[in-house]
Amino acid sequence: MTDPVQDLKADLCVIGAGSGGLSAAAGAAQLGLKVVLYEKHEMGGDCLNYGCVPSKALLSAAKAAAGVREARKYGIQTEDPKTDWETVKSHVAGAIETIAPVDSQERFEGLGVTVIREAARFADKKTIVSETTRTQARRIVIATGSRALIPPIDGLKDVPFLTNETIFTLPELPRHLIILGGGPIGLEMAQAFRRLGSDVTVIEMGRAMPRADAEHAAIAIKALRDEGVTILEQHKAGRVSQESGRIRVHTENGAGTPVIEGSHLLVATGRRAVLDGLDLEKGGVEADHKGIVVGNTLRCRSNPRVWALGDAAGKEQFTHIAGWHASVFTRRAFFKQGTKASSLPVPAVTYTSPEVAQLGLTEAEAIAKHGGKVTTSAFPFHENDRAIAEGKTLGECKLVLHKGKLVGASIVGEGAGDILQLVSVAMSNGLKLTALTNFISPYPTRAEVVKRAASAHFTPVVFGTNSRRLVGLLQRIP
Ligand SMILES: Cc1cc2nc3c(=O)[nH]c(=O)nc-3n(C[C@H](O)[C@H](O)[C@H](O)COP(=O)(O)OP(=O)(O)OC[C@H]3O[C@@H](n4cnc5c(N)ncnc54)[C@H](O)[C@@H]3O)c2cc1C
Ligand SMILES: NC(=O)c1ccc[n+]([C@@H]2O[C@H](COP(=O)([O-])OP(=O)(O)OC[C@H]3O[C@@H](n4cnc5c(N)ncnc54)[C@H](O)[C@@H]3O)[C@@H](O)[C@H]2O)c1
Repeated sequence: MTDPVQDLKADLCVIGAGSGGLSAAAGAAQLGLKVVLYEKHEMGGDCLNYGCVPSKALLSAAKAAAGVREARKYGIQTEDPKTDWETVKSHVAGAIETIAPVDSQERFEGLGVTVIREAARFADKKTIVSETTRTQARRIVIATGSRALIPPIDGLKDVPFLTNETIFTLPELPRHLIILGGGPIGLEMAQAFRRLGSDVTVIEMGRAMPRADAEHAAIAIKALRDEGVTILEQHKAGRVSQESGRIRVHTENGAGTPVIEGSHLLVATGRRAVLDGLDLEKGGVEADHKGIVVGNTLRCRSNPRVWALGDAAGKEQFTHIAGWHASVFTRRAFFKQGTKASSLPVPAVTYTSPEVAQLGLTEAEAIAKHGGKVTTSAFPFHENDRAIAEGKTLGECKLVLHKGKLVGASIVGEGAGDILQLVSVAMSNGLKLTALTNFISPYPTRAEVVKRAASAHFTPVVFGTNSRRLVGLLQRIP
């Protein structure tokens, strides 16, 4: 009998073809290194198939419906929008299909990567095996992502709950969607389904949008409530049951035990790193409840051959962070640079309307870290001419400063995520606050709020007593 296992040797073996794994594999292959990439499910991972892309596609359909409802405010007469769920799903599937070639097996094979569509696991500290292969690698990247964390709520396992893996292909539009969790997944889906015509109730045991600036989160949550989303904060889901096809969530809110009844239930209570079946102990790789234990270098101390990227690395869980991790890995492993995962401030955007965008520290985090020397400089959208012209004036840009140095920014409002990039460039490159004032901002743009917020910090000095005195003196010069 011949051995069916194919023996491979690689400079880099990557487990997981999601945002992190694909970026690491593409980088190494383009540097002329031999790369073997394992993927047990869909190329593109969560972001393409069950995460960012379908959620943003669904939100865009929902925004179209909201636009129709809003049209009357501009003098455009319309009927109430009606949702054709099958067409909405086709739009979502179409977005995935359009992007899929970029993440495809064919593209990566074209780059010279050996792609194995099987589950991978450690055989020893330098060997990864799958059903038909055995790869000995100089370096191993674990980029296996995360999946929905299902909390141990009594009765939950006995009801047909949804997660991000099933919500985008639902056979029918829910009549009443109950959502457990008021984080980005819960709130993006809440607004999307509400705008498409479902009743929606969000059950959140703490504060909704807990990681956002508190004032900005409150603005967004009010906007969602105004659109008809019921958001129950400080409500902990304690038990779930199903009666006559209806799902009931029994909650505790300190004062009582309200029961919420709906047709569908989405669980969006956080994520857990996917590490099962990897045989980490054979690879000498340490993991905890957050993911693979790696510091800021992303390199495993217990087996320095191994690195962890993206959601599996137990840090922030975003596609742009998975991509950044791949960049940190490439710089450290192949160019011997000292870049760390924490070298740049992390942006986070929740794509509700209004968007809620955060970079670096929130005001509260900055005060907790730096104490009294923290100041903020803000500018509201209702004083921005473009926002006024468009009739969309909700929101604010707030810059967070420590001794006059930028340490964070929070923006809530239409286009907040795009506007935030301006601050991101400044902060990431260590620019002074004056860099955000010393450029010509095209008029009228929403991003002008950044320049105005930065300028507001200097207003008391620029137009203060000393300046006036100086200008008075300078007037004597002919
Ligand atoms: C609904 C939703 C919306 C989101 N929206 C955004 C957003 O707007 N912006 C944003 O930045 N982030 C968003 N995220 C987060 C983003 O999707 C993740 O942070 C990102 O996908 C992480 O990339 P990754 O490479 O770490 O993991 P993944 O993309 O999950 O890829 C991991 C891959 O590893 C494979 N794998 C696992 N184990 C094995 C094994 N043993 N062998 C072989 N293959 C294996 C998996 O099948 C998977 O394909 C969203 C997430 C969700 C759920
Ligand atoms: N726009 C984006 O960038 C985007 C969108 C979606 C997801 N993501 C990523 O995916 C991650 C996961 O998102 P998420 O929203 O699932 O998780 P999350 O951890 O951000 O939020 C989960 C929420 O569920 C609440 N919760 C937990 N158990 C509960 C219970 N029993 N009853 C009531 N509430 C409960 C928590 O208090 C928390 O606020 C995000 O942190 C983010 O990194 C990003």
